[in-house]
Amino acid sequence: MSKVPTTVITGFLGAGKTTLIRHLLQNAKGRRLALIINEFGDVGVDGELVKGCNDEACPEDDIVELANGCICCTVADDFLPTMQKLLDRPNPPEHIIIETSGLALPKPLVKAFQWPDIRTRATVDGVIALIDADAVAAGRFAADEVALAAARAADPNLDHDSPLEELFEEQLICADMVVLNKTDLVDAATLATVEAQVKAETRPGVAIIHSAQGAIDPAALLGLSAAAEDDLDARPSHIDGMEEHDHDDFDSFILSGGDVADVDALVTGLNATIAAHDILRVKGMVSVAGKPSRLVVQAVGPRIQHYFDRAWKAEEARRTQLVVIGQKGLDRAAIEGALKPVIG
Ligand SMILES: Nc1nc2c(ncn2[C@@H]2O[C@H](COP(=O)(O)OP(=O)(O)OP(=O)(O)O)[C@@H](O)[C@H]2O)c(=O)[nH]1
Repeated sequence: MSKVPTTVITGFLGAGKTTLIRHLLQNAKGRRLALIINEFGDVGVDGELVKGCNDEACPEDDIVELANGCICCTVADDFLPTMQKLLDRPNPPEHIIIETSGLALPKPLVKAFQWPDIRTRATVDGVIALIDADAVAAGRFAADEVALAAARAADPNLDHDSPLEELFEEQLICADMVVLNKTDLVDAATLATVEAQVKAETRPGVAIIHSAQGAIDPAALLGLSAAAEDDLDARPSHIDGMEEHDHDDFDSFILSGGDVADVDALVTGLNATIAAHDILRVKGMVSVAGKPSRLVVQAVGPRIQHYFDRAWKAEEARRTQLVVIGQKGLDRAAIEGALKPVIG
């Protein structure tokens, strides 16, 4: 029996994973895909954005959302049963795509493919790491030498640099292919610098390709035949040998509201609040007063995007829900206080 190839899409918060997957679905060319989507916050925003994207390639029933936590920490409870259910189907998918949360470590997930019941039926075709070229160029993943020296002085046993730098390294060292995304936001010289920085963190021979809006021919992404689960020793991780790990370097919460009266005021308020609190990611759906469609709001660091994606369905409760993610110590009360006047 041939194994179902599975592609793991990793990459930091907002690197463009969901955007790339939407492109993949829209260009599936008759392949039957299943998607497992994992999110850190407990509102399934990414699932909402891919549902209905291409029902022929991937109907809603073949999209499984694992929200509320990182897939690397819930492998036994959530991921394995989900895979088993997909593989037990009378007509299993031809290819499975897994979008990890932006904070997930890919290695524990790849390791799960060594589980006997999975190993005989599925294989990791490839781990694809997405990189936000603009965020790397802005220094978001670079070590903050001053902060690091202070942290090391307080804790001489500190085994890693900043949490962001650590994730950047973990996701790249595990990759079989790297996609340098958001090339539209940087010039050629900057891109070359970012590429050199990325290359220094990848294993020898790993291809680095460029993209804008994740627009890559699926033929380049799928079919790498890496069998990554057989090759784990070549993918070192700082948690090797550890039984458990957690993500307590990061905080997240949901901002809830009703109808937003003024979208411009919302964007202005978000801009100021993101800068004031160094928020990493905001995403969700907004109910705008008097509008039949829901507004998608996406913020990656200082860049905010918003657009109406589809009409609210009759059975849906119209409401505003935004997931906010930042490093540990996020001042929830202050952020809620600042945004309350604009989120209804
Ligand atoms: N300018 C630009 N924006 C992009 C590109 N790719 C994605 N984006 C935008 O970046 C934001 C985040 O994209 P997503 O695809 O949701 O990123 P993600 O990696 O799935 O995010 P998380 O699941 O929260 O980690 C959205 O506003 C996208 O429209 C790109 O190539 N260029």
